[in-house]
Amino acid sequence: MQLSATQTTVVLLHNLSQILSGLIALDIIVAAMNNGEDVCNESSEVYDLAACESSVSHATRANAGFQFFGGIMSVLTIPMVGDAADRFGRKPLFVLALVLAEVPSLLLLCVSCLNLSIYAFLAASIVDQVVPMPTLFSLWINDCTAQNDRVKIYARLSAFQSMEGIVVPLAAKLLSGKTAVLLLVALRLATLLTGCFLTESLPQRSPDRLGMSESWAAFATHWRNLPKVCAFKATRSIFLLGFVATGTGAATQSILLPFCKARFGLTSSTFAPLLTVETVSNGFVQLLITPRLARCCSLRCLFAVGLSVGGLNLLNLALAPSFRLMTGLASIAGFGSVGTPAFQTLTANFADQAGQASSLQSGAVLSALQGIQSLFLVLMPPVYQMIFSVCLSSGYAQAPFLLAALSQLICLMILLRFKASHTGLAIRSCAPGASLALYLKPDTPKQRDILSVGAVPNAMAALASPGFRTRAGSFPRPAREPPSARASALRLSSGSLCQSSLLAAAVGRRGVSGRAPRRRAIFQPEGQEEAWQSFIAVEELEGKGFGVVATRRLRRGELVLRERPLLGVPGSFEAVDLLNRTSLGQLEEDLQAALRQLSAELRRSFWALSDCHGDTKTAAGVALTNALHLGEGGGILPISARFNHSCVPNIQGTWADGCAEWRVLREVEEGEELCFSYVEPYQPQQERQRTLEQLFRFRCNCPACRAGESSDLRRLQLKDLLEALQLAALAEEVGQLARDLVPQMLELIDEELAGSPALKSKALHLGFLLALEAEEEDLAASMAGQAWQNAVLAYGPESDRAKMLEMCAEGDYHSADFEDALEMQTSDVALASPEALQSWLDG
Ligand SMILES: C[S@@+](CC[C@H](N)C(=O)[O-])C[C@H]1O[C@@H](n2cnc3c(N)ncnc32)[C@H](O)[C@@H]1O
Repeated sequence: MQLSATQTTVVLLHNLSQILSGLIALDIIVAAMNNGEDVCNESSEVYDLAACESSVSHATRANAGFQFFGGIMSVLTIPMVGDAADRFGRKPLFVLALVLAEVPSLLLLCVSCLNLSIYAFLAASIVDQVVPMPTLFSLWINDCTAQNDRVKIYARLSAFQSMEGIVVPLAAKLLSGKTAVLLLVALRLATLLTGCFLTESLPQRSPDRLGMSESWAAFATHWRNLPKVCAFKATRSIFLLGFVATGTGAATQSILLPFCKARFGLTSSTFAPLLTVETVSNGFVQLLITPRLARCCSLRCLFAVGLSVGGLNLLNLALAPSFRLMTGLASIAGFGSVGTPAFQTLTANFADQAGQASSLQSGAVLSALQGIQSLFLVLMPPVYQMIFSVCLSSGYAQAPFLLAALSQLICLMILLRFKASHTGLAIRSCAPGASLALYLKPDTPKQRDILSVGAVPNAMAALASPGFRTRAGSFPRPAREPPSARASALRLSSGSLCQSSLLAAAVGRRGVSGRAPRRRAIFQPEGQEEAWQSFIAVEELEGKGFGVVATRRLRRGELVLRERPLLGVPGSFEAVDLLNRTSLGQLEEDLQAALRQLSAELRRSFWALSDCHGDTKTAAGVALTNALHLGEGGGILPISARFNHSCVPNIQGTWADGCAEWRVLREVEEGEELCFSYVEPYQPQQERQRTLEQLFRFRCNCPACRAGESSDLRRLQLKDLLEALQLAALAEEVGQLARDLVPQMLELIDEELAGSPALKSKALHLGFLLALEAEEEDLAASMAGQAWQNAVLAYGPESDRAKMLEMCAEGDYHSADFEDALEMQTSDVALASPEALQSWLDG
């Protein structure tokens, strides 16, 4: 979707009036302070440099004071504005903002015509900030555009606004005083009228619209999102940089005219050429350069270009000996603006994704961020105006520009340091959904999908919640959409086994290209005869069909079965997102073709397996009931397929050298059944039962399912702790969080999941990554050591996972393969999502 013509017109008209207001207000105020005379105008008889400097300094100081209050107000109101816009729609808020923007213009008219005090105008400018227009624009753009288009759209808008920067100074040159103010009032009115024709952009309104009194109470609590958003490292690093950079830009622009007025004796009309050059350059860059750069560069790169050129331009403004040279060199200024759409996109995408993945709506998230941004955008100009006013009186008028250039340089250096060390790697690996790398390069489909897994804001809330560390306290659990098939697929492990119907992966691939079916998708692996088993037997069990039992007492970590698949399905799980396009009939056809290639004996083993999906056995039904997820594909393994499910599993499968290997997770008595978990363990009973019912047509009756609420509570705590750990890389005190949270998880795993070393190893692995992020090497080594011991039990000493963790425990995490290994190992065991499978089943 794109912005409509009315939306674009409103943005442009509003901007037109903003530029005009910025240009004429100072002249009107200085004149009002000197009985209507423009004492700064060199060609006028009343020219008086001392009076000019003193009134410019006075006006900027008074303006700074009012802006300061306005800034504080907007920080408080912006989150409520975002929330209100989520509840009542964007349009009512937009129209209100346009009405409020009319107030200061009318008062400026009164200052110029009726000699009203300039303080009335300055006070009225605060009203403008109560419902800030930039917040509403961003919401509008978020609603109407796709993430990948945003850099282009922001750039285009900025380019159009630049064109206005040419027209307005021209108008200011032709018109002055009262006529210019009248034009301003007319422009504001035109904006308001056009605004009334806007179409609502909010995709759907909240169904639970509250009554006014309740909703105001709810709004009042929404500014609490600010500290939540601030609690994260991403906000404090990348967003902070952006806020400082944009705030500095706004601040220097706000003192540019007074600076030129005091230094070169310019009026708004003689100052206009500088503005024109800057805006033409901005328009050219935003229209022609930014979209092209955005195609080949990351947002970080755009941001870095913006900071570098922005810094150089500030040096030009500070040091150019003449106004003419300053104007000439300002033609490079446009390149400084490529960072702006990049940062706007970054913020918008963050809000979008966080909004999708939590109970917070994107408006609330965006406005929380904009609340912080407004702190910089509105408070930095007054601060710079104060500095300028002091420096002007002491003869160092350039100082604020030099200070601004220095701050841009520091921001650039910090930005370039991101992603440098293994720190970035640790963030990316343990909290992919929230990683900085992701925000900085949000354009690759994989990263977008990882983010949509959605643990992010939930854990943010958990981290920010005061009861976070209390074991017994349960965290508020916002209702979330179940993860998409693709998102689930991305979480599938390349090193573990789980019950699944991922034969679909191969079939799904066919859908990608739309070409003829690929018959080779299902293959018979080499050496399929290999199977090794010890002290286990397949037996018929009451109410479960066949199952596998121990024929003697088994120790923790003991290997009981190694088996090759009878049929394998190669391919990447990324194809699973195409499940919707596949049909059960096609799968049946593919499987039948593959079965014809097998020996009669192997075919018999296949048909001996159960089919829980219908009275008549079909190849697809057998595959759906028994196929296991193996690395990047699926497979049918005749003995492994006999393992039944338990929510408190006592075996764990892993994939090694083309074989499934099964190890015992705790002491098992002779005759005890061996089961693994078909579902994600950290879900409450109801969700587990629903999945099992949908996919495997049975109800589980294991001890955890019988335990009821107490078990659910522990599993939800485990889930919250896991999400919080995945996000902890973005919080402060990363090491402390690892120290606090990992032992809590281990204790809960002992209580609830019979101390599963597989789950413990994963929790400790995350703890290791966080310790690494915190640069606490001893803690990292200890976590990696424990993770390794548990991985040896669950996956075997020769498994990739165990070997890699052993290396980490020895401090060897700088080796070349580390990044790959880490990414592979942190992905989790999971099923293809029930929704995806169901839609497949439904054909
Ligand atoms: C992969 S097979 C397991 C072996 C199967 N029992 C057999 O006879 O071949 C999956 C099927 O086993 C049954 N099953 C697995 N775990 C079960 C459990 N805990 N209780 C009851 N039935 C179970 C369900 O019918 C399920 O569809």
